[in-house]
Amino acid sequence: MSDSDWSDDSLFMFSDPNGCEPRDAYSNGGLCPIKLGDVLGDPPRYRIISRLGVGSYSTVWLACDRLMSRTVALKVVEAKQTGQSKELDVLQRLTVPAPVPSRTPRAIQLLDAFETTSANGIHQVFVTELVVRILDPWCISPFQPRVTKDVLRQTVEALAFIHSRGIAHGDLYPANFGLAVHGFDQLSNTAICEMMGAAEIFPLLPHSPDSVDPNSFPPYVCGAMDLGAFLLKRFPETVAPPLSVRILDFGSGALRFWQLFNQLSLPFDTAYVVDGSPSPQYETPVHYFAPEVAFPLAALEVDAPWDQRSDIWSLAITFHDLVGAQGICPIYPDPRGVFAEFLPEYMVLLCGEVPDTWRDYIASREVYSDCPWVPEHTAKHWKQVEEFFADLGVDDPPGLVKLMRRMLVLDPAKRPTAAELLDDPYFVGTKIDVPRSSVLLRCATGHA
Ligand SMILES: Nc1ncnc2c1ncn2[C@@H]1O[C@H](COP(=O)(O)OP(=O)(O)OP(=O)(O)O)[C@@H](O)[C@H]1O
Repeated sequence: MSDSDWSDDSLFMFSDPNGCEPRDAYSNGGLCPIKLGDVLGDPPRYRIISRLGVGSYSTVWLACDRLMSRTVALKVVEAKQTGQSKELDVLQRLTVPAPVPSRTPRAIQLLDAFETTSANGIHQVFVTELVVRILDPWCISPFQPRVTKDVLRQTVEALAFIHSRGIAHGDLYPANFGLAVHGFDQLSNTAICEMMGAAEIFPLLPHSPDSVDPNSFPPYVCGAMDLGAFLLKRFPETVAPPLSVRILDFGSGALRFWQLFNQLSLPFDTAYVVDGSPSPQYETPVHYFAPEVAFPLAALEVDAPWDQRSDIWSLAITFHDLVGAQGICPIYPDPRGVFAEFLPEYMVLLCGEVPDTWRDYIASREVYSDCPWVPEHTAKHWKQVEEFFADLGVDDPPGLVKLMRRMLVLDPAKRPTAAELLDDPYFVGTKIDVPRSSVLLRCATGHA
């Protein structure tokens, strides 16, 4: 078969094994070709041990920091993103030099940042602490910690901390909360490799060797390890309670579902510093959309501004998932790209009120002609949620429902701040680790 016989227009002969980067990710402006054992940094310092995952615009690696004798995560961003993203600025704002262990900020800590050059360009590299996701909706992992009242309080602390630094997240959902990994640094990387066993690798063969720069791609792509499952099996003490929450992912969001069909543009950041500049496109999965974004998009098909207050709404929906009761909102994006236009009526159900500006839209929805959402429906809904929480063994179901309802307010101006939520009766008796002075710092919008 000659090269021209390939009907597939990709450069490489491999078919997107799960957890691997898309074909043709290795080209000018694309991903950094990395193989196991490579040492990155200037001077060379971080030895690549295993693949942790692939983001929309990056690969993430488990690496050994040879200088500090610790195990870290290396996020290596594609070249065309370097210099475009605000992720570095945001991570630096959230990094606390030499935090006291009992006062560790609940945002993932940036340990180092540098650039590395490959045949595909210059790549930004972030070195961060290792985390395991509390709950990954797309990954069935045996690591599923029990989310207690204490863990929920820590998620609020995390939000209060980033808000106090002037940052709005914009992509808050369970996968963007992680747990710090403790005490993993004691092991040599040889010991870690031996315990992990051989990595799953997929050879990367160009269809036509002459058309591809041999330095632009690695000899193989790696399957990603399930860090949570690995630690649980081999080093359960590293992920055992007391759990220490980290808020994650201040980087680029993926294009919305329907936009993928229409355009391919540069990625954009979701988290931003709320300083009067326009908010970026809101990118959290639709179930977690705040009303101030959901309604304009559903009814008018326009993007609306958002800020820290939108994170409060998303966090309340996230609570529902974190305690194991997935799916507060039974709505999925339409594969044809239509926005989940049911969201506003579902929000009305959650809150038991219809804002004046929503009335025409809500009245136009078929479902309302038969079944208007009235406060009784709302009360019934929350009663069911409470019972569901009780069945799941959640701490203090009525208290959690009260807290969520306090956060799920349609008017963002009436929502409590994250700092105020720390005083909620639900959290009485749990320990507050975040220095109050930093939580109460007012950010640029006046929303702490
Ligand atoms: N600090 C870390 N410790 C352990 N694993 C990590 C760490 N950071 C990222 N990962 C793993 O790498 C994967 C990719 O992470 P990354 O932050 O690049 O993208 P993402 O959050 O999955 O998606 P997107 O790029 O669309 O925001 C994650 O799903 C996670 O499994």
